[in-house]
Amino acid sequence: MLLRSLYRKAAGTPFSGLLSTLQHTKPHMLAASMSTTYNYEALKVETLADYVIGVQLNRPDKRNAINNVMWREIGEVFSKLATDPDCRSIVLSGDRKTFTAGIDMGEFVEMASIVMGDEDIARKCFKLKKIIQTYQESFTQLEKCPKPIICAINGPCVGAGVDLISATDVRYCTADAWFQVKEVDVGLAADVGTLQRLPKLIGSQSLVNELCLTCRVMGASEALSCGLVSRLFVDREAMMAAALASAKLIASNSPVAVQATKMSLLYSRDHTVEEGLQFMALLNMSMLQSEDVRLAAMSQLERSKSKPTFAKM
Ligand SMILES: CCC/C=C/C=C/C(=O)SCCNC(=O)CCNC(=O)[C@H](O)C(C)(C)COP(=O)(O)OP(=O)(O)OC[C@H]1O[C@@H](n2cnc3c(N)ncnc32)[C@H](O)[C@@H]1OP(=O)(O)O
Repeated sequence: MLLRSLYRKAAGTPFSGLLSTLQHTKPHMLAASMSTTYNYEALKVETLADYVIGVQLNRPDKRNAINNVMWREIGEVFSKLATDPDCRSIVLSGDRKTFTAGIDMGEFVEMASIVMGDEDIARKCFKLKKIIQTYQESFTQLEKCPKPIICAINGPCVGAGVDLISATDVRYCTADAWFQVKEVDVGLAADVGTLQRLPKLIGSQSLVNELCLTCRVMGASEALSCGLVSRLFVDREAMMAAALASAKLIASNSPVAVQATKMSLLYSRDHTVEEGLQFMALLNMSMLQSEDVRLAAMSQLERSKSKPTFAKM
C-alpha cells in the first residue's frame, strides 16, 4: 500500500524523470573499480567484487601480530575506505592459519623502555597516554567508517585481536577459531576497546567479566552461542564465501540507506531510545529525499528481480 501510494505520488513529480536519467548515466559513473590506491606493508587490500573491498591482516610469519606499522595502517585504511566511492562493504580477515596473535610483544616490551626511563613521571604519563590514544583511534576508525565491516575469524584471535573484532559490524568464525582477552595475563587492563565494546556485543555481563578477568580461551561454539559471532563455518573457505556473499548483498543495496543504518545502529547503541529516535528523525528528514528511496521503492513495487543501480557516493 505504502509503496503504491509512493509510486503514484512520484509520477508526474520532478522525481519521475530520475529513472530515465539514471538509465542514461554513463556506465563508468556506475561501475565499481578501485580508483584509490591501497599499498600497505602489513595489510593486503583488494577488490573482492564490485564495491566490496577485502582487508587482510598480512604478517603471517608473526601470526599477524599487530606491530606499530599495522596499528597505523589499520587506522589509515578504514579512514580512506570511509570516503572511497568504490567501497560499499568490507571483509576483514586474517590469513589461512590465524586471525591475529594480538599486540606485537616485541614492540610491547619496547614500550616498557618509556616506563624504565629516567624522565619525569608526568612526562612519561603523557607519552604513554599518546600511544594508547593513537592505538584506540586506529580501531575506532572501523566504527567511524560508515561502510559495514564483516569480520571473518579463523584460528587464534588474541588480546588486541578481540579489541579489533569488537569494532566490526558482523562477525563470522570457523570451527577452529578461538578468542582470548589476554591483557590481564600480560599485566594490563585491556585499553583499546574490548572493555567498552564487548559488553554491548555479548548479552551476559557475567560472561564478559569472566572472560576479561580470567583470560580463559573461548571456543567457536561458545562464541556463537553468546552472540560474539553470528555464524559458524566448518572451514575458512566456507566462511570467506559466506562473508563475500553477505558483503555483496550489502553492496547491492542503496549506499545511502546502508550507511545511514550503520550510523544509526551505532548511535542507538550508545544513547537512549528517545535520543536514538530523535537522531533518526533528523537523519531521515534529509536521507528520505535521496533518489535511492524512489529507485528502491519502484523496484520493490515492480517486483523487479534485480536490484536498481544506485549512483556512486
Ligand atoms: C597500550 C597497549 C594496548 C594493547 C594491548 C594489547 C595486548 C595484547 O594483545 S595481549 C596478547 C598478546 N599476545 C599473546 O600473548 C599471544 C602470543 N602468541 C601465541 O600465543 C602463539 O603465537 C599463538 C597461539 C597465537 C600461535 O601459536 P603458533 O604455534 O601457531 O605460532 P608460534 O610458533 O607461537 O609463533 C610463530 C611466530 O609468530 C611470532 N609471534 C606470535 N605471536 C606474537 C606476538 N604477539 N608478538 C610478536 N610475535 C609473535 C612468534 O614469535 C614466532 O616468530 P618466530 O620465532 O620469528 O618464528
